[in-house]
Amino acid sequence: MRDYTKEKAMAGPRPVVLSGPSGAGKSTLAKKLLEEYKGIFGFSVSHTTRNPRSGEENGKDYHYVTREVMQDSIDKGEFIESAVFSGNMYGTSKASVQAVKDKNLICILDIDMQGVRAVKTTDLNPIYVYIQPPSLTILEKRLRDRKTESEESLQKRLEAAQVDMEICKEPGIFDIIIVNDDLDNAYAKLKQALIEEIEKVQKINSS
Ligand SMILES: Nc1ncnc2c1ncn2[C@@H]1O[C@H](COP(=O)(O)OP(=O)(O)OP(=O)(O)O)[C@@H](O)[C@H]1O
Ligand SMILES: Nc1nc2c(ncn2[C@@H]2O[C@H](COP(=O)(O)O)[C@@H](O)[C@H]2O)c(=O)[nH]1
Repeated sequence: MRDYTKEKAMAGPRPVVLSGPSGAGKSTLAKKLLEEYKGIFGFSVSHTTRNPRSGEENGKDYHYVTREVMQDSIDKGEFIESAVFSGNMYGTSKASVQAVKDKNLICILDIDMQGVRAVKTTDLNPIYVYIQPPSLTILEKRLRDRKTESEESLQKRLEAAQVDMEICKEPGIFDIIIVNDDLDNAYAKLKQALIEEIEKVQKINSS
């Protein structure tokens, strides 16, 4: 007879998908988890064809690649999912997720809604978290203040945000929706949502 409890334990902790509009605060929250819980969480470093922003590091924030390299890797089946967002390609490689899983860490994926839909067709079985901005007006202000986007990119991101904020209402897509108004509150809610997986890894690490 199959021992499902043992199989579940051997499968390691469940990954976490953070999705939500560009500027909602996904990377800010992911960085807080990675900082507070060293040796518990690991980041799935995505590939992208967009240019690095000031302060971003190749291999840490993203693997920055050309369209040709990215398309070739996708064609070879090296990606779990990929999408075009705001005119650039983004994708989660199998190797990026495996690298985190090999260390028995909770794998954080920061991906857009297309990625969420694609991951749902895989056996990754993550916890799906939607990070919601308090309003589109506040989202726009945060994106403008971040000073990373051209006006064209900003408008594309705001358009995508409007669509996302409708889709996230569909029942069953996300396990939890967290409104990122006050950052400390949002972070506390995120930790609460992930406490079971966090404790699982803490227990393994201390045994
Ligand atoms: N609760 C908050 N209150 C005020 N500012 C915030 C809050 N959370 C995040 N920010 C700021 O909003 C901006 C956008 O946040 P962040 O870059 O984390 O968003 P993101 O969802 O990761 O965006 P993208 O999808 O484009 O990578 C950043 O400048 C960040 O410092
Ligand atoms: N489907 C995927 N979406 C991804 C991936 N990595 C990041 N993203 C999403 O792209 C937008 C824009 O990111 P930015 O860094 O250019 O601001 C954001 O919504 C991310 O969540 C990925 O591998 N797959």
